[in-house]
Amino acid sequence: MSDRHLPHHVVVDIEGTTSATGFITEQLYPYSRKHFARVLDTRGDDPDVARAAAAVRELIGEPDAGTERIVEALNTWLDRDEKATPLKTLQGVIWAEGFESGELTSHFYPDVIPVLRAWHAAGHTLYVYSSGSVSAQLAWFGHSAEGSLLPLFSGHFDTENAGPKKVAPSYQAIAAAVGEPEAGRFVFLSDLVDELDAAREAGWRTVGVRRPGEPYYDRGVDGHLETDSFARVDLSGEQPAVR
Ligand SMILES: CSCCC(=O)C(=O)COP(=O)(O)O
Ligand SMILES: [Mg+2]
Repeated sequence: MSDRHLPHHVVVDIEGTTSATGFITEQLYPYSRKHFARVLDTRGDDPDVARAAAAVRELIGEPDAGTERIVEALNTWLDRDEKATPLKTLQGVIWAEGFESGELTSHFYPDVIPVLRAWHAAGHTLYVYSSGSVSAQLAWFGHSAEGSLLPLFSGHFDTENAGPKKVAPSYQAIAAAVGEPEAGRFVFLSDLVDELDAAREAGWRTVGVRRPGEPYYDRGVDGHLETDSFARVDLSGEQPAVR
């Protein structure tokens, strides 16, 4: 990295960006579906579970909804891959159990881990911003095939602590939480153009990650830098570049 430039704050999305959507929908989603009812019935004292159950009842407008009705709502969102915050909160609780027990492992595209390590070693600070809850992120990055990647990261953001991913104020909230007044020092990598647009509106630099086979591949990332691999992203200058 050139001495003339301050390091970047690199913020990565997960699904479609660091990791294959297919892996998440085929391995993790069925696992959560299998465990919703048990976790709601047996871990109701866990603040995450209690908060998620209350949020589902509020979202469906049924203050007295029991487990069966809550699970029905969760499964409907899951079927549509709707990133409802209480769904993501409960999935985080359930996946944390699965990663802890060894039933689940995470997936990263082959270019991702070496590049994250290199960026960290070069002095850039790394963050995650995903619809996946912070507890899901900790479990995911904590259990890669190459061991825990958590020491690489300086913070984790989701739709609860930052807000929805398609609006600029969420990116401003992350910048405030990081304590960085210069928006141009943030580089956001995502597969979804709406998220990239929102980050750019907040003054961030953006890199669209288009990996063949991913659901948003055909939508493209018009107006943003574009790459099919983290290995092509050069952070050595004041602005990111794709080589
Ligand atoms: C292991 S994190 C869970 C991934 C997930 O459930 C999700 O919705 C990710 O969406 P993203 O915002 O990372 O595209
Ligand atoms: Mg994504």
